Amino acid sequence: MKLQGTMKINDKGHLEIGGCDAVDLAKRFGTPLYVMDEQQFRQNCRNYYRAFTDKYDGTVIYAGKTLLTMAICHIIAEEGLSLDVVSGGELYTAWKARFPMERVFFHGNNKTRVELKMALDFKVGRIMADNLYELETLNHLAGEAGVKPRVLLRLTPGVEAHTHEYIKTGQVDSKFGMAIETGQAMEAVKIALGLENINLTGFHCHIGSQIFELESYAHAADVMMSFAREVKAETGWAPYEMNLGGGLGIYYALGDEPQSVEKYADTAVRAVQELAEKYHLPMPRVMVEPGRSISGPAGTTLYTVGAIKDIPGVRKYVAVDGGMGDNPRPAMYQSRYEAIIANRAAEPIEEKVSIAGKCCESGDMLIWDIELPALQPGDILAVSATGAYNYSMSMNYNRLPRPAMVLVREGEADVIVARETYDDLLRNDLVPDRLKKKGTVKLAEAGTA
Ligand SMILES: Cc1ncc(COP(=O)(O)O)c(C=O)c1O
Ligand SMILES: N[C@@H](CCCC[NH3+])C(=O)O
Repeated sequence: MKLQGTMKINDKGHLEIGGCDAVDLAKRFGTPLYVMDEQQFRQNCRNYYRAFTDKYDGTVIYAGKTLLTMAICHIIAEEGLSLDVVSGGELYTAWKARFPMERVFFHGNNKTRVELKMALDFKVGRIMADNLYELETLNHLAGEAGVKPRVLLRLTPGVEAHTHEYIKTGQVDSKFGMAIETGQAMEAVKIALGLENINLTGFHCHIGSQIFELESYAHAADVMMSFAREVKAETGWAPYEMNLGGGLGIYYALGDEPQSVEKYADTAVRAVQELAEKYHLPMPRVMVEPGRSISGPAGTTLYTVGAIKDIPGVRKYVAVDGGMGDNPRPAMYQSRYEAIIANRAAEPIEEKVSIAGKCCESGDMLIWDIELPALQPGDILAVSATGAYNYSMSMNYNRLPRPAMVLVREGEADVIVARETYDDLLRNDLVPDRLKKKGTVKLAEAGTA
């Protein structure tokens, strides 16, 4: 496993993250456990701030869908980044954490009226209108509230990024945004410019996620700026904000070759600069919405090894105490991960095994065919690069409680998400009185069921 951020192997041969021994963390907080490396998370934020804001006066908007908790909101706020939220729940989290609302960007392809009202009440910085229906609804709600929100139009540039089918978003055949190619984007601009309660500031596009080819961003910039030129010619108005979305890829496993944030910034911003000059447009403020490349590499999940099933000549399954409930990505996208035995991190490789989760699904596999020292029940397995789209996509399938999350830094570990209890799972369950009167419960009460 590639050691990321502050990870190292200590004198005991244990994995250490943020100065904390992973074996101690597992003992103290239990497993499965999400471990967030605060220093690495902050460093990733700073790399973006330096590359886009310091160098080009651009705006960096952290994509909260990758990982959003109250503590994470505090860190994002401190690091000077803005925040992309995509639901009332994410918006509420930011608000409760007292995140500066003028730095919040509200996304979503089907924001409800309640969510839009909430965004207006909280005075979020920008709303990204995804479709014409939303634009009209927002205009109406803003009129009622007597406000004029700043709005970017989410457009689909028709750029296909080389990534998994389900995480592509820039192509015309997508549920997100308004297509440039079909003329709907131009129609939306004209409508937005005519709406009394909408303050149109610019355009947004997002071509996909886990992208390694920076050329895709230059291509998207080209399509968006060419569109801006057409808009200027037809309406006389030009965008002064250009949001190119997120998507920068990270290292999960051998073969992944992430690009640096500096190169990403240089490619994207210079492309916009050159095109602005070429098309005689004012230079818009460039915005980006990175998520995975900030939170992803900073997270590690610790599991305890349990049952081991060896099928001679076929495969050895090693089961851990988590799986698709805390990390649905391998089951959903065939995502690959690397792992290390945290309590025997310096030992040589001995065998090839497959790491299984504990859900009642054959597809609940975390890693196929990984080479490790011989695993034993009780070993602590650390899976790296689980900071993005793991906790945020976790679920209670099979009524498995969600793991805790600890933030580690310089030898200190603080719980930032408490482990769910069995009672938490029952929190929203209700049993109507008419069922309570029936046999099963009576039997259970009598201790015979
Ligand atoms: C609109 C939008 N912005 C930002 C992101 C964040 O992308 P990533 O986590 O790949 O940087 C996504 C997710 O793909 C997205 O849909
Ligand atoms: N959830 C996806 C990425 C989706 C991107 C959201 N627009 C993943 O885990 O890779």
